[in-house]
Amino acid sequence: MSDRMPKVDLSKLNTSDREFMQRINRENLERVANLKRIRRNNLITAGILGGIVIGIYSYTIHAVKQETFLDDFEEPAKITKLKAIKQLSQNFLMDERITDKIVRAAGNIANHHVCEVGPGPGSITRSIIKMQPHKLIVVEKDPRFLPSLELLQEACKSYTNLHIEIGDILTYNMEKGFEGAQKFDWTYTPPPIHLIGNLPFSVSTHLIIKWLEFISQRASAWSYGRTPMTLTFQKEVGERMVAQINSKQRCRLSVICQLWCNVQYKFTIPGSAFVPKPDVDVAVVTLVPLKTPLIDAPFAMVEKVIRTIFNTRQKYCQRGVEKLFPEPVREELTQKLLILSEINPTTRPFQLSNEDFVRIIYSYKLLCDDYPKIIDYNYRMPKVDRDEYFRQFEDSLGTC
Ligand SMILES: C[S@@+](CC[C@H](N)C(=O)[O-])C[C@H]1O[C@@H](n2cnc3c(N)ncnc32)[C@H](O)[C@@H]1O
Repeated sequence: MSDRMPKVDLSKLNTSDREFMQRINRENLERVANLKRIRRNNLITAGILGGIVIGIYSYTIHAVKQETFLDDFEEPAKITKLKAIKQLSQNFLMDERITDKIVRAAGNIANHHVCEVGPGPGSITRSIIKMQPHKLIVVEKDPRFLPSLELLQEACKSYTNLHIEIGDILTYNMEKGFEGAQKFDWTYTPPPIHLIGNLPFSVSTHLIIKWLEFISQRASAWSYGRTPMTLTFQKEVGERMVAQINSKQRCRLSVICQLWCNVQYKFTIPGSAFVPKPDVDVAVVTLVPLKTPLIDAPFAMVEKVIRTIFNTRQKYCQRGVEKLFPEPVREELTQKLLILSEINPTTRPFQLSNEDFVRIIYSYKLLCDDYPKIIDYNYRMPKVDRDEYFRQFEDSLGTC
């Protein structure tokens, strides 16, 4: 039996049946056309949806590639396996929110030249890189961190030139490192250069004194202008750096920092944020060299006078001033200095303002012009040197 429909002979149908069949036929043709239109629309919708899916997929792959450097650095397991070296004050910050906050304290460093002291495995380095500086020099004494730093160097090479220096920050030549950076006049805004570092406790005070001396000479990183710094110190050291007159923390470091810089205590990082945890909390401090330093005198002289006077912190300042002069002229020159600088001899060192110290130092400088040998006097010099010093001093008095 055939499965085809029997052909209908319309001529054999009566008029009403024929009309009915023709109507059915017409409606069938319309339904087919309708179905074709729906199928075409469905194909277009499927095409658009497919395009969107492929777009999202491609974008995801692109975004993941962009984040490669973050993945590259996900190496905490390796880092914590490295044993921290105590002599290098290795206390690492692992919390990205804290490292980001330190870098934010530095302000806008995009397109700047930046030097980071002691990057270790690179957690602050990573926060710096996110700000896309033009050049980043990292100076690290411990070569074990080279592989992690090289990973960062590779990951950021399209926008930041990361230069790795395995060496000691105390001897690193920053002037050379920043070669090519724009030099700004001292009285202008700070140059696009910044020094950042979670400093090793073992060198932090020594380093800041050395850098203040460079600032006074407008040398090293400060040959480019008033290069700012964002650095960490032991909390108590940070508090001393910003301590004002009459405060418990006021000391030699407070005066010496404030004579050349605007010093700001930004925030405290609890010791518990570091691995391994140190016994102390940590201060984040910013220093911006002053347009007009409070003093214009050789750094060594300034440092010596302030140190000698603060040596007897709780006693009257007269006791400290006396120690600046050798015995034969001690009493006479102490009186002269206090009169010249208009200082009450019973003031205690922590009660002296920065301006008081400036007057004391200028008076001392005047006395050194009259008695050139007193600049070499050190009340703590060993006995052998002392005898020789006094012999020469007596000789020099004859020529004064
Ligand atoms: C307190 S850790 C900070 C590490 C890292 N920046 C962080 O915050 O996790 C100090 C780093 O300075 C390095 N360091 C110590 N003395 C140094 C020196 N004289 N010059 C350069 N780096 C030094 C240490 O090896 C260590 O990596």
